[in-house]
Amino acid sequence: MSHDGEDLYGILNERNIREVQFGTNKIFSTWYGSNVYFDPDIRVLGYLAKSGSSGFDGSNGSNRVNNHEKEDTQYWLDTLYVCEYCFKYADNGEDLASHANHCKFQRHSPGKIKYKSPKYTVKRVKGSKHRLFCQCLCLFTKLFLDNKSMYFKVDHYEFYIIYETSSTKPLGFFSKDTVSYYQNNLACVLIFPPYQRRQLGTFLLDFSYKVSKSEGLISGPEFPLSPFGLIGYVKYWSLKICWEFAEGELANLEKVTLEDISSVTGFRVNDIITALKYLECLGDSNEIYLSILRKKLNRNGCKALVEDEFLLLED
Ligand SMILES: CC(=O)SCCNC(=O)CCNC(=O)[C@H](O)C(C)(C)COP(=O)(O)OP(=O)(O)OC[C@H]1O[C@@H](n2cnc3c(N)ncnc32)[C@H](O)[C@@H]1OP(=O)(O)O
Repeated sequence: MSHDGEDLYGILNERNIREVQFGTNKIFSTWYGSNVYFDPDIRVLGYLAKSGSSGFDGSNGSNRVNNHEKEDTQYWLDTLYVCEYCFKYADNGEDLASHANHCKFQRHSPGKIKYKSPKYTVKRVKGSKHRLFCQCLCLFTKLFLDNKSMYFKVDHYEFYIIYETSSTKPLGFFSKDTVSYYQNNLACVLIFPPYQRRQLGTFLLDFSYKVSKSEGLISGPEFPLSPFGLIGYVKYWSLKICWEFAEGELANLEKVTLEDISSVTGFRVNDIITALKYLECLGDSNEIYLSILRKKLNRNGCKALVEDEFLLLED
């Protein structure tokens, strides 16, 4: 790929930021490299800040790794400091601390409430309305996802951000391309590392289908999926299909086709086939093993799902 291409997509083969300090007390490793945070020639943070957009003013480069002195490291920066409310960033803790004192999103998170239960709130943020917030969120996402790269052209994307109700700290999000040719209901999903493995990803996948079903669409994610994305989806599709067969609209039917499952769940037929194969409930000629399927429901898993009474999907 050309140098220009690398600049645009941020793709690097190696991690170039060692760790992230997210807010005041959450420190974790990056998963992938990205050069979009940097001026590509001198590898100094603030490439975007120069174009008037994202970093805090006055980043002083204090913890930049000097590769001339440290030939043995691939890191361009030791620690990236990221605001856990607005995703602006700096290369030193003092700038993050002074920003945190007046970050407007700490007091009031952006967007419109689309779900509010006693436990979780989901807000929809339009890229066209909160461009800087969404661009910074996309930059941050690139550190944990290597197969999707979209940073600056956020205007036709919506971002659904999950919070604990009564908190303004985002826990994760999914994005949605509003002009998707294939009418995908999700472009990219990320649960921030400190909050992973709490079923929040499963919750957001379910939420993405609630949105597309409310629009009358059979839909699904944009491919390719990451390895965690794939296992998350296969488990989620399986859970929902099993629920429909055990307790939902398909519970008492004697003959069910893949299209029936699709119209009840809002899932694409190919995704249903993937799930039924994972569940070992699909024969060679697409025969569905109904009685086995009806016994496979993991009731505990259902606790991760969206509760319809708290949806606020009307615009
Ligand atoms: C279209 C796309 O965007 S594809 C890209 C998907 N996003 C990414 O890869 C970004 C980085 N990854 C993440 O943000 C998260 O891992 C997500 C969003 C994929 C999943 O979010 P989480 O809230 O952690 O997932 P959740 O707790 O709902 O777990 C769902 C299942 O995924 C699997 N899983 C999730 N994380 C892991 C892990 N670290 N190791 C092994 N299995 C995992 C498990 O099977 C899990 O079910 P279980 O807990 O019952 O065993």
